[in-house]
Amino acid sequence: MNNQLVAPILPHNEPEPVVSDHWLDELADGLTEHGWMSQDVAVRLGAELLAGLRNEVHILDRTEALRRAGVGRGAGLQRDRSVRRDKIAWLQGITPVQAELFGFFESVRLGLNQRLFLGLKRFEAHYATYHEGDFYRRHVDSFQGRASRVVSLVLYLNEGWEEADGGALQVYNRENEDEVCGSVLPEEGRMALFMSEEIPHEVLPANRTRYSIACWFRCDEVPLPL
Ligand SMILES: O=C(O)CCC(=O)C(=O)O
Ligand SMILES: [Fe+2]
Repeated sequence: MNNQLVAPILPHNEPEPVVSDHWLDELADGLTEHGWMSQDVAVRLGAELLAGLRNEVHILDRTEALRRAGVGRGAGLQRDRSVRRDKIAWLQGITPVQAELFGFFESVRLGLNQRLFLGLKRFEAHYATYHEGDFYRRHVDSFQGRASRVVSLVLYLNEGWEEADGGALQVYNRENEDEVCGSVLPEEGRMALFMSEEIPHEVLPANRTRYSIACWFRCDEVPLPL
């Protein structure tokens, strides 16, 4: 056998691992320096997984399995349509695509803990749909001092999203919440990552149905109110 033909194939044709140390370093640096970042992770996650997730949320949407989202939890839960209008369904991690995605979330959790010592104990994730005209006004994902939700990750599932489709995630300056410091279009395979307590953000009204998965890394062992 000719070794020269075999050897070069290995490093170059290997698919990039879904989660590499280098990539986790990038996430940790982004969170440390700016408190937030966005990234395209379509290649990392793979077209098949994204298509599978998109298919699930489309089915949930069609069958009306999604419920109107609220603000707060437990006795404090409010379904105030002037604040948010999305509909959600929690992921259980049971279907093959959800199990694969949970593997990815778990790698991110461990990677961030190793680098930032955040003490992230677990994560929770839901599908969300924003129909035409739906929005989520400026908010933070966790109240200061409660430290239940520590890091937020949103993964988008919309092919061919354009500026005119609206629905951008608008990110505000953590020091001055009236200053916009970034805007993320919810294109398929794009991910936004931010510190839950620190970064005010908003979903602008969508002009077509907008699908996503929102995941929160939490530092409590058991679900407590936000
Ligand atoms: O979908 C997004 O871009 C953000 C959603 C959000 O802010 C939330 O669910 O708390
Ligand atoms: Fe949020």
